[in-house]
Amino acid sequence: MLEFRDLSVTLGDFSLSADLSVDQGARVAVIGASGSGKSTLLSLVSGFLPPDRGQVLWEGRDLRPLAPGQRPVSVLFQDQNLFPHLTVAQNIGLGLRPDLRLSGDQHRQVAQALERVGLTGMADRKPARLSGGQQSRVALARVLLRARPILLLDEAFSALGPALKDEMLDLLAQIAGQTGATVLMVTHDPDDARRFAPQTIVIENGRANPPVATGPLLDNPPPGLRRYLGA
Ligand SMILES: Nc1ncnc2c1ncn2[C@@H]1O[C@H](COP(=O)(O)OP(=O)(O)OP(=O)(O)O)[C@@H](O)[C@H]1O
Repeated sequence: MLEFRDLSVTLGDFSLSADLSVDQGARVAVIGASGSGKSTLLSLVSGFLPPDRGQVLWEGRDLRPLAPGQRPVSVLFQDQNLFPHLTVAQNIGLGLRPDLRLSGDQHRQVAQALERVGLTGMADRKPARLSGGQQSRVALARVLLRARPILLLDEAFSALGPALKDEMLDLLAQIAGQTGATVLMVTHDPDDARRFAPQTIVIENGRANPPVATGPLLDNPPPGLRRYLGA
């Protein structure tokens, strides 16, 4: 279980608080207006932002003493964090070893991950020679190999067209199912939440609310969320 226990952080004149938990293996959308604190919530988990008060716990363990790289967390951003000077295979291999000194077995794992995301034959390309969707697949293959138990997505697929985005969300759901990852996905698109996330955290008025079932929430949104969705 991922727990935000009596957590609060203040950034200038903005404050965010959270007191909630997310079940292990859950897929949860994080929605709220622009500037409501969605990225801030993820940063508290990834460790890029320390809380002023409270704790973030994973399986009962306080994550605060752990630096971002030591946390059981992978993060996907919109730019997919691909290194332009490295090949597709090397970008994926970073998920196994940051110094890329891979064993024979690890090279095979990279090849399997490439196959898994439908990029067989593209191992030696540089990211610039891939489409946006293919770049997303590389990022997902790396996540698959990292196999960290918590996966955070910050509008990772928002630059993709609707059909491609749906394809990526479905692939992500398969990969998360395979690794058993607990996923928090920031999105501005309620359709993404419906497609991918059985539960949703709404951030409003400086507070991240406990996850609720996505379908009923979006079918009958509370007034603040209704305004934001333009429904
Ligand atoms: N380092 C900082 N110092 C001061 N204020 C900050 C800092 N970082 C973020 N903020 C403020 O915190 C608030 C929440 O920002 P955050 O990026 O979490 O929002 P968001 O919901 O992810 O927004 P968006 O949907 O536009 O990406 C914003 O009002 C932002 O201006």
